[in-house]
Amino acid sequence: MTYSVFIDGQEGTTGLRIYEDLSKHADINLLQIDSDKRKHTEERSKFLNEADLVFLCLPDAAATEAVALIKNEKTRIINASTAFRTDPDWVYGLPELKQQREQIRSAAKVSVPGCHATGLILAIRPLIEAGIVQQDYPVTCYSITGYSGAGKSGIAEYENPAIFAAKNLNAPRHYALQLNHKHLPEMMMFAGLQYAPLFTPIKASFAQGIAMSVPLVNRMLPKRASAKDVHVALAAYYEGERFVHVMPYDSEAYLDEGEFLITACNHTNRLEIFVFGNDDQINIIARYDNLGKGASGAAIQNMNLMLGFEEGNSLVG
Ligand SMILES: NC(=O)C1=CN([C@@H]2O[C@H](COP(=O)(O)OP(=O)(O)OC[C@H]3O[C@@H](n4cnc5c(N)ncnc54)[C@H](OP(=O)(O)O)[C@@H]3O)[C@@H](O)[C@H]2O)C=CC1
Ligand SMILES: CC(=O)N[C@@H](CCC(=O)OP(=O)(O)O)C(=O)O
Repeated sequence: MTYSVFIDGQEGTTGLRIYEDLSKHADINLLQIDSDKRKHTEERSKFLNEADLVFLCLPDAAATEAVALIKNEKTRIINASTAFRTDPDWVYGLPELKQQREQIRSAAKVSVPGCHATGLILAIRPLIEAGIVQQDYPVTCYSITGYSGAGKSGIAEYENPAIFAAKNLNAPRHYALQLNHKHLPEMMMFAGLQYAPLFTPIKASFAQGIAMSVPLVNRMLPKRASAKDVHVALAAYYEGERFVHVMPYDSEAYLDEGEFLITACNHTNRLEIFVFGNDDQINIIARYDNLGKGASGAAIQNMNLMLGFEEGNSLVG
């Protein structure tokens, strides 16, 4: 069976990667909008309603508009933007969470998780389900991310030598310091947390790759679980998963001369979870590609589930 697929926002950062992957797919007929008409509402509407499945790789406002333009029951939607991620009419596209995969298979509307939210939720949700972390635990986390997460305009700044020099973009930069990052609502909802995590991302001068660190303190946990207990619980939760891998406990072997290489999962849909620790402290780190499992790879994984294809994709690396 061949499916017609339209990517609204095909010339953007996430859209382009989805396009590259799907153009090799024998069972996908990619519908092509003329580049100069890609923002024409009427033209987009035609493609949005013709397709069996659409990817919305757009800013929130344009994604909301696209959803409103779809007037038929046939077109299924995968939305990469932040809009609708916590909307109860939409399915959250993180198949590795229990029960989520089945919901995605039959969903009409799926939201692709935010890149930072993906790492935090995958690190914490299994621990809450296992009673290792309490729902009101004061979670703090930070991620170090490549600049491509900021989309075309952000990339253009980092890749323009004059702007790069003028803005000192060689130095990493904290952002969302008002503690209001747009992923907090989905982090709370899908990790199962009562309070928003204290989250400050850091953007650095490499293109892609992300590492989300989530520290926990053993004496603050209800059962005083150790780092090893945390590792066992995470490994059990993700056993058999194709893309989420819990790496051996406290393994020096995965470090690069004792240091952590954020970009090691780039150009794949792979997400690796590490647990480091001592008697009192636990550090969970999720490492992945913000454009892979953090965006385009995750979007294609969801499409594969929705259309009944094999779950993997060429971003598997
Ligand atoms: N980059 C990332 O790591 C991630 C991004 N996302 C989310 O995915 C969405 C897309 O992000 P990203 O690809 O980075 O963004 P980009 O800015 O790189 O791309 C957005 C694309 O949408 C196009 N566009 C803007 N407005 C309209 C409109 N009204 N009609 C049609 N096309 C329009 C832009 O056109 P033009 O080419 O003219 O600029 C551009 O090609 C965003 O909501 C983002 O938050 C999600 C996860 C990760
Ligand atoms: C470096 C950078 O700016 N990253 C973006 C996240 C990209 C992403 O995944 O967010 P959405 O899917 O919600 O757009 C940010 O932190 O806002």
